[in-house]
Amino acid sequence: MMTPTTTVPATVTAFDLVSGLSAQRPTLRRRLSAMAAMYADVEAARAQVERDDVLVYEFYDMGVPETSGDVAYGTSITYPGKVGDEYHMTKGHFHSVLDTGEIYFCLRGTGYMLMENPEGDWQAAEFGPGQAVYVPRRYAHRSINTSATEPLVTFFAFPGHAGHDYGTIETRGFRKLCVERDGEPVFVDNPKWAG
Ligand SMILES: O=P(O)(O)OC[C@H]1O[C@H](O)[C@H](O)[C@@H](O)[C@@H]1O
Ligand SMILES: [Fe+2]
Repeated sequence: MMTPTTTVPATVTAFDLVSGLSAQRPTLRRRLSAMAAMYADVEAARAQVERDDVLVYEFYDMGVPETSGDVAYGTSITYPGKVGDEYHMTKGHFHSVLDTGEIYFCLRGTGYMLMENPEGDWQAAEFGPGQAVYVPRRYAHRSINTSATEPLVTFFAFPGHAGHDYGTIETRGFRKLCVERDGEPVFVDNPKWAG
């Protein structure tokens, strides 16, 4: 690294391009027990937890100041698997400051970014290696891994002051579920959606 000439040093972190992980920091890890009730087949989720409380995903909080002038970033890795016929996914969240977007860049794997605004308008963008997805402001977002074998590895960036609102999604869920039908991912109505 060049000899520093400023009082605020840059932060340099090495992420592995295959695993999405960094040896320099711990990840935040979400096992199935942390979100069993968010899956459509809660019984299947709870039975899986009893057998093996699998690691569904992990991601980084790089500790960036939560100001509008800073940019939070990191990688998020969603591991392959299903609960019943529903693919592994992140909890999903709105930003506390609703009018903030987020950028995701897919390094590896296949899946979708499911998005939904407070009015219940939804859209899904497909993830593939090299694919960047822009999550517009006001849209809750959830990463979904549709591979049977490969992790879904993404790099994300969002305004430092955005914050995370999990409550709305924990309460009403997303309008659509991503499930496997005849070996293929499809989006179906969520019968529990309280839109
Ligand atoms: O927050 P979740 O919905 O559990 O998803 C996990 C993480 O996914 C993305 O990487 C976001 O940028 C993170 O801020 C978020 O915490
Ligand atoms: Fe976000």
